[in-house]
Amino acid sequence: MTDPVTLGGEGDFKPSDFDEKRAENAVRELLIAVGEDPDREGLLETPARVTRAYKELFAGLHQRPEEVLTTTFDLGHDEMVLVKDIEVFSTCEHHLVPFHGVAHVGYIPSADGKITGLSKLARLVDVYARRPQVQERLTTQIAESLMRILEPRGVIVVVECEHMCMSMRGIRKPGAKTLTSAVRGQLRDAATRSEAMSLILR
Ligand SMILES: Nc1nc2c(ncn2[C@@H]2O[C@H](COP(=O)(O)OP(=O)(O)OP(=O)(O)O)[C@@H](O)[C@H]2O)c(=O)[nH]1
Ligand SMILES: [Zn+2]
Repeated sequence: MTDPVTLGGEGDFKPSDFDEKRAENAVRELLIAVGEDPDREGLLETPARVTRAYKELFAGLHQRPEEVLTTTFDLGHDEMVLVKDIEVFSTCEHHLVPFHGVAHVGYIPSADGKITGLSKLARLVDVYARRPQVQERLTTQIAESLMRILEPRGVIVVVECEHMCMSMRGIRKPGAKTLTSAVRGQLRDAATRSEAMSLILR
């Protein structure tokens, strides 16, 4: 069986629709399981609300990166483009609670000047963040899909997040940050990589 979750490739999205009825039933069951009464007034609309919220939080499962990462050509700029501090809200696939922080995404355009709009880099982050995730895969998928679609000379993606599953439960260490990076192509060269890291971390 192939792993349905590939790394930035064309197959890593789900063409199927979000099953609203099933989600509502599951939330109702969960409320009963934790000892609540889903028929009390305050909870009557909760299964439908949670379903709408999950539909939004997991919308990226049904999106392809190329839907948002449109490309154009500009021969005028052939050095690094870096968008810093892109806010990330994602959901930990182990506990289904949020992780939150920022992503920094940079690339060196291809020799023929294939570039994308700056906002498209942030949209790409959302496509992969709005799925059940682990931070390492989120980081890799952003980098790999950029490499595939923009064909740049290099890519750097750094993600810094706090995981609510480590803050509000379990080990309970609020404030701990996890940093992950994915570096491809010319950005792997020591000098270029350190220039990018100094821009990201300053
Ligand atoms: N590598 C990685 N681990 C994650 C991420 N999000 C959560 N985790 C970890 O996933 C692990 C799941 O561990 P388990 O032992 O299966 O689950 P658990 O008993 O709930 O673990 P605790 O969180 O330690 O209570 C935990 O160590 C989490 O901190 C992530 O994005 N990447
Ligand atoms: Zn977790």
